[in-house]
Amino acid sequence: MSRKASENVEYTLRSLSNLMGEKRRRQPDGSAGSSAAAAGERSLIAAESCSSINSQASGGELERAARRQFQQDETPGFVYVVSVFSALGGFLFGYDTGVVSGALLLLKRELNLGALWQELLVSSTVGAAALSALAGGVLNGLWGRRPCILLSSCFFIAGAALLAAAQDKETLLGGRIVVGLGIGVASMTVPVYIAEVAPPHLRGRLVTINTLFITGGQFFASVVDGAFSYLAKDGWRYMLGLSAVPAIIQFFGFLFLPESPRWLIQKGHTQKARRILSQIRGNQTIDEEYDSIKNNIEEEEKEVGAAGPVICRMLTYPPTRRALIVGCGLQMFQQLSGINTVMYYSATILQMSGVQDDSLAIWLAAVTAFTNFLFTLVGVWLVEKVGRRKLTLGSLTGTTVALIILALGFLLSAQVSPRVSLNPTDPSGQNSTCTNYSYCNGCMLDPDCGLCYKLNKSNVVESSCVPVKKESTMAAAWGRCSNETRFKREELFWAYNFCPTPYSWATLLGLILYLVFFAPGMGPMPWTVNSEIYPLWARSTGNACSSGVNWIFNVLVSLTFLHTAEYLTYYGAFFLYAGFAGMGLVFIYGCLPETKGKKLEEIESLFENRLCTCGISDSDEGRYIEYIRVKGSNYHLSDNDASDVE
Ligand SMILES: O[C@H]1[C@H](O)[C@@H](O)[C@H](O)[C@@H](O)[C@H]1O
Repeated sequence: MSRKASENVEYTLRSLSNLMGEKRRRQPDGSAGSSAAAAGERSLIAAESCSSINSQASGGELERAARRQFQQDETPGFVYVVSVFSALGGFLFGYDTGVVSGALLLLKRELNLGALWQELLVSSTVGAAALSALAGGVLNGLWGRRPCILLSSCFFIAGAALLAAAQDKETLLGGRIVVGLGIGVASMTVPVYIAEVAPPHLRGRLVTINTLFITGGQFFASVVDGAFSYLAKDGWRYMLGLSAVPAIIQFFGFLFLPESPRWLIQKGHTQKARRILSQIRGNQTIDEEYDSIKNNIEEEEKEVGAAGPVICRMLTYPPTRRALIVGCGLQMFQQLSGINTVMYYSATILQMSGVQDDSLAIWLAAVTAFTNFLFTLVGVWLVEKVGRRKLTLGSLTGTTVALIILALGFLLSAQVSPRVSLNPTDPSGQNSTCTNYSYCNGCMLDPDCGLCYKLNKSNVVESSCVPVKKESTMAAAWGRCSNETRFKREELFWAYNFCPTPYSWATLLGLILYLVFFAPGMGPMPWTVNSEIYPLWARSTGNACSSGVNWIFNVLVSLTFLHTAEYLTYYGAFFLYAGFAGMGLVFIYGCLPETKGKKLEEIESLFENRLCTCGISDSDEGRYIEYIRVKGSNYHLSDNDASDVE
């Protein structure tokens, strides 16, 4: 049966500067005869317009009306349902990475965990995420996006159950590894899936929602940590087990949600893909989109061939090699700008700003997480307005300045670091390095020591640098500050990892500015851009590699923070992150093209030029060409589509 699509006159307006690019690209090699391009050309009236023409009254009115009509048609609710259910993977990623700091406070007391076990419980998850993100590329290619999302929810459920029921630290470690496997697969699959089901004009916003869910998960985790921190016995079971709830919702939701139509077309399940595409697009005609995806896949296969491992093909084909460098570079600079030292050590940074009380510090850390969440929301709003490139550049510029302010805050604090005035001797007669320090700054940077002091108005008096307790950093190993209740009664203070300082406002200002600038751009854009810059055949592998890079640098930066601070001091560490952020700025200015509004199939052409020439073409951004499609009936089932008629 030959089916002809509706003959109705339809108007669809699209920004097609990119399509022009595609046409221009295909002409020289004579392959312009691809049916989509040809059909597109037949049925399109091109109207080249610059902003000056746009402003003409009547044209402007017509255009606005058509655009309104188009946008209404274009956004069926189903796409939002699909995106939100997938973004639960992002929520779990944020929740499970965020919740552990609060759980550890309780766990280390109840299970008597030393520093090594605490580090293992934190970094095993991130390490497992790095491995499973890399493996996720193969699974995504073989099984598709939907089974991978289902698999990740299974990992989350199993991990949460193991953690909540754990009787010993080994089971806890097992649970954290299982959860990490889920995080890795989810972190690389969800952005790809959302990008593949979203219409181009909403893609950036919908993928960014995933990062909004990540930061939402981190915020929710910090609230849960705060709430259960009062439940000294078994509070951690609730903290770690609660993540099973969104995971179960996601699992059952995804049993009813569809596979990515792009993946289905690639695997030859064209009928099913067509059905799902029209379900996702609601009342839209899907012929053009379907043809364009299908032709693109065929062309890609012709150009790149299908032999050999995908990663080798990606590296030998210049456009995908460049895209991979940009994608991995973005993820690397995201982590090198120090987001997770700010997230994981916010309580310490806040304590440095003068917050003495522990539970206040936990709640203030929740405020930090909320700021991250709130400003990611700003990113969701801005991404389709200003575009990926400007948003990332603006965000990283602000982040660099904020890091410099943070570093200056620490530097000023170090300059006025209080003197150590008392030198008590260890009752057990053991030698400790702590008593060698003459200023609080040195004492604070030594992970084995803390400062015990009194305050006279705001001046530090009667201070001594003494070893910290092995089991808990809340008190000294011996001396005046060794018993928490006693030293609080005697109006003594114990400072571990920080020094009392009058410049706390500078660190606090730096911290807030950091999140305000980082969250809308550098937080979500690496994920969003990666989900769209690779052609379909390379998308899973490209995202697996870039997510793997993100997780590897996450471990590197967060695990080395305390050591970096020990060798370079706190201000040195933050100047170092500012330096990395500055390098990232140069990289992004030169190498990140604008992908806003383009169809996934058109983005490959952005990487055809030499790498890192984007800065030069910035001035072209204001110009665009629009085609108005007047008649759209170009589909015949004869397009070899009967491959999977069911
Ligand atoms: O995009 C996210 C987000 O910014 C999170 O707050 C951070 O913890 C993650 O590492 C990052 O990948």
